[in-house]
Amino acid sequence: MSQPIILASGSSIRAKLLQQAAVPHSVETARIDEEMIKSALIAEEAPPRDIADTLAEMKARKISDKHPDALVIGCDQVLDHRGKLLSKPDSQEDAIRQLTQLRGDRHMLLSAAVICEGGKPIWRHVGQVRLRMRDISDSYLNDYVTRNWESIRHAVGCYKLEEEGSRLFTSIEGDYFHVLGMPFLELLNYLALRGDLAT
Ligand SMILES: Nc1nc2c(ncn2[C@@H]2O[C@H](COP(=O)(O)OP(=O)(O)OP(=O)(O)O)[C@@H](O)[C@H]2O)c(=O)[nH]1
Repeated sequence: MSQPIILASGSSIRAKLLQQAAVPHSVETARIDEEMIKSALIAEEAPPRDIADTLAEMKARKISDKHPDALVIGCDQVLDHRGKLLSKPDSQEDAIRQLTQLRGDRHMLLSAAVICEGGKPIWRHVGQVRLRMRDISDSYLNDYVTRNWESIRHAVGCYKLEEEGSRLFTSIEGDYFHVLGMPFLELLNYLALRGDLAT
């Protein structure tokens, strides 16, 4: 019997990816003060990938301390737009403001995952994907946010690529799963190598 797997994330798409890949797991959201930690790391001029990695590890550790025998997966995703980190939108106005900044330009998503066992990290990966957003019109941008607000409010870039968000982009350089929010194939490869997943 392989070890139990716990996803320490409240992200519905991360749970859905595991569930659709028939990876048995439970979910236990790690409550940490992400904005406070992110602000402290930004003040120390930590690079975006280190911020995502650190937050992912903190979430995994918190749950792993409670369930030392399980494999606990912590994740975090950071949006880097010309060195400025964007967070999930607070309001529709915030989403419009963010998308106005991103349109007609490139940005990067950094998707980190860390696995902890016995409260210690045993695996980590940060995926990086570069996206180029179309120079969408004000009217489409406003309509897009109004139509999709209940969905995109939970996404760091104010878009969901697997939904209408695909219309926002002219190109994506990198792994689709890294956009959705986790280095999923890298994670599956690790679990398979350990013998935790049949292949
Ligand atoms: N479905 C979907 N979600 C996206 C997309 N882009 C970003 N996200 C989500 O944006 C969220 C980024 O915020 P995080 O802080 O990493 O994760 P969270 O949703 O707050 O959940 P925790 O792991 O509990 O912190 C994640 O849930 C990502 O899955 C996308 O294209 N599609």
